Amino acid sequence: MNILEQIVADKYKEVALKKSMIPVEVYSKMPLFEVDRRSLKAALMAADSTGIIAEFKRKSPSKGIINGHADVAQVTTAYSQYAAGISVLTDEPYFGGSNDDLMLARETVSTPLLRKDFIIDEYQLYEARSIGADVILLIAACLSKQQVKQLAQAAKSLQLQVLLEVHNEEELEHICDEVDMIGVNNRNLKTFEVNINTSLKLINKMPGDKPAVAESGISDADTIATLRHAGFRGFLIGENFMKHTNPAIAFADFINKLQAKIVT
Ligand SMILES: O=C(O)c1ccccc1NCC(=O)[C@H](O)[C@H](O)COP(=O)(O)O
Repeated sequence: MNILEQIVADKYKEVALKKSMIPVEVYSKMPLFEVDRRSLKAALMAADSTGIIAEFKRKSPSKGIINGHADVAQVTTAYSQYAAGISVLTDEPYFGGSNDDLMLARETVSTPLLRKDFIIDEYQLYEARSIGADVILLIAACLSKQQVKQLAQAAKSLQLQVLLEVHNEEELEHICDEVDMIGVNNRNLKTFEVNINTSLKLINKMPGDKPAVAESGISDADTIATLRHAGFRGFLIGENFMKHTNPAIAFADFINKLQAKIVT
């Protein structure tokens, strides 16, 4: 079993347990369920967008603990000044995240929020809306084409935007009308190797009407310039900021370098 298969097998168990404890109707009564949703797609398409989706990520299977002390409110406040969107890991066992992290981010910032988790059941979409997410992630590698269609339709009925993540050309077959954005994950989930060429190789095979997001392993402004030139509108960055004691400062430094690159 590779790590993604292991995470997903555990996620099925986690969701089954939650379903037995919290009826889905409970979620629609939570205050954040009613809050208006923000559009990440529009934020990525804005002419002056940095395109950065900055991620709050405490640990990961590939790196272990990345930042054990970061404060969600402080970090997301800093991210919100320049990021098109903020991604918050809510998976606890493998990424040290929680629904509370996302709820706190929602109470702190008005930037579009991506719930970063392993979605395998409609139940998680109600949960996502109730904690204040604007966007959910569907990972083609762990869902059938039919599951992507059903989950994306259900997400749209809850006014949640859908980011579909792919790793290769075959997974592009999972794209359906309900998908808003397409992410290419540069991380090979079997070897954990990250290679930006994964994004560069796929961009010309992707539909032009859905913003493309390059994910993982991005750590400098030159890479963003290369990806932007190739056609990417979004850049999902986690570890590069979170590995610093103060991710807010690392993010601000990165933005300064990015802006200097745009001016020169
Ligand atoms: O990050 C991992 O180790 C990982 C392992 C297994 C499944 C998913 C994983 N990461 C999820 C992500 O997509 C990244 O958190 C995201 O793209 C940001 O990546 P990075 O900038 O390299 O932290």
